[in-house]
Amino acid sequence: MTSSETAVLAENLAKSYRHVQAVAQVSLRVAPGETMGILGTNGAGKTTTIEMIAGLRVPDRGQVRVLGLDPRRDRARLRQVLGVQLQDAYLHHALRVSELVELYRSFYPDPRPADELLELVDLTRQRRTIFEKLSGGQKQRLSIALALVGRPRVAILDELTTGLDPAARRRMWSAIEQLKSEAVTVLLVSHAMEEVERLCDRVAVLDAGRVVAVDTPAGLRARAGTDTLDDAFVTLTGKDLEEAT
Ligand SMILES: Nc1ncnc2c1ncn2[C@@H]1O[C@H](COP(=O)(O)OP(=O)(O)OP(=O)(O)O)[C@@H](O)[C@H]1O
Repeated sequence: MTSSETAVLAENLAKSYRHVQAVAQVSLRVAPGETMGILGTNGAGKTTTIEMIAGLRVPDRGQVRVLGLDPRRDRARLRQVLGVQLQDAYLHHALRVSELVELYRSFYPDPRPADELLELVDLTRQRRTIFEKLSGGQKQRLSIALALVGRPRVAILDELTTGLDPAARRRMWSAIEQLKSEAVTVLLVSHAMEEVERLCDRVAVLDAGRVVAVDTPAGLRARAGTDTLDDAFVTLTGKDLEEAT
């Protein structure tokens, strides 16, 4: 893959919090239009990795490029092309759903229509609800809608469907399938193997702050000599996914 064929490039990333080495050595290359899954046990460094890619955390070492942009130096340009599913803590808890959507729409020249976004994540009926009164799953769906407001070329989604009911999960999967059909590059942190099998072109398996394998779901199964991705994960990391979730 040459650099012009790379949508997301992370090279030799490392990050420590005081005495904890969250990310020891992570390198990734994601092609334009590719959906790359990031799998790993709890504490493997997934969130820290994507936060560095999104420019929300400064790496101790290594470099990141998203569509050729440096997340810190080119922050303003990156914001126009990158959509990040933010944690609750980053959102304004006292605003109504529709107000949050309008606020985020105001950041972009050609935002998706509010109705379309709310329909996409099935929050049309909650448009007048204040953020902090939403259920956990509704908050999560709203954070996904906000990541997609600006028609990003690259979307970073952290635990897309964790805690969602089966209908909401399927809805999110179709939303990602729609992004794939629009050639959006997606980085998807997940603990759900069915989701990874269905949506991801390739998967990076992280363990203890390092990438232990990057391959297609089928490639990981073949490499580990297992029938399921669950078993491949256990073989590659030596850890049970039950421990990981
Ligand atoms: N702000 C922080 N301050 C101190 N330590 C942190 C902080 N954020 C993460 N860590 C630690 O860094 C390590 C990696 O955390 P990270 O959240 O990146 O992992 P993860 O793979 O996303 O985990 P999970 O699946 O539990 O979300 C963990 O040991 C975690 O406790």
